[in-house]
Amino acid sequence: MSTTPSPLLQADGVTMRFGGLTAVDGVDLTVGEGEIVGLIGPNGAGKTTFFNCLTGLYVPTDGSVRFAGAALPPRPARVTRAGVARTFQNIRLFANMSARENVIVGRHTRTGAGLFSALAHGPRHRREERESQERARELLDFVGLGGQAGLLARNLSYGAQRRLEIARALASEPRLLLLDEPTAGMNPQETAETEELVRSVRARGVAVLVIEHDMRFIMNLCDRVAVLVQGAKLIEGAPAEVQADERVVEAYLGAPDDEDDHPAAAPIHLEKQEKTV
Ligand SMILES: Nc1ncnc2c1ncn2[C@@H]1O[C@H](COP(=O)(O)OP(=O)(O)OP(=O)(O)O)[C@@H](O)[C@H]1O
Repeated sequence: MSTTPSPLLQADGVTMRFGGLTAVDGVDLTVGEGEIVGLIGPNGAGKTTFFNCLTGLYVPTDGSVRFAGAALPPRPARVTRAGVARTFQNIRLFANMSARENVIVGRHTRTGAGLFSALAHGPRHRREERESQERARELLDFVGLGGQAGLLARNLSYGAQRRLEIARALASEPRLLLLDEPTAGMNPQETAETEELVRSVRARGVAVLVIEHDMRFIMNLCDRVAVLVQGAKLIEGAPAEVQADERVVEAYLGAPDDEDDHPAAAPIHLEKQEKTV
């Protein structure tokens, strides 16, 4: 009897309520080994809240999250140790630490040395530190920041800071990387570079779940796309199938009743307004 391998990530009926507001409503989603899956939806659809449920920042009101066949404990540090890393919508780097130090801090969940020790270079962890230095060098090269390892994070360009966040997330040696709007605020050149970088991440054997409003990025990159609307999953499928689905267009532009506001001839922009980061 053949058995289908279980997906790397399996979210079943994940629900998150804040008082009377259901921000995430019974969402099922899987990500398989080596997949790149996109999560899209209008502003306020519940995408980041869903990420927070996956990564232990929120304990879902209902539903379950399994990773590599085991229940994922709703504690951020344990989620990271289990093999799930993430970046955030707004850059969260240590601005006054070098690029190299930021990556080394990202590795502390793997070495077990702890944040304080990673910062203080405690004597008990010299060997691990040497390995961390080597690993940081490799990861900074990987994201194209090998020549800027010694620069303070705050002195890096915006695009470089975004790449550094990915290097830092990879430092925990995840099997799944969650990216929350990795191209927000980027110019087209930086967006294209990020697309290539995400492909390279997958080539390292790391699966990716990515929230993004830039539809070109999503359509070029993803194997599968899920659409959230008002907390619930509206549709999931291949990028072209999702992009062509009328319900998706309606979700972004409003129902046909609103046609006066959105004439049929108007171009469809699924990208949201840029944020100041
Ligand atoms: N901690 C919270 N307490 C109360 N309401 C919240 C909280 N976090 C999110 N929400 C609400 O949940 C809903 C979903 O928000 P969320 O940020 O997850 O959407 P999103 O799809 O990521 O939006 P965007 O694309 O604008 O980032 C929103 O109505 C938001 O106001």
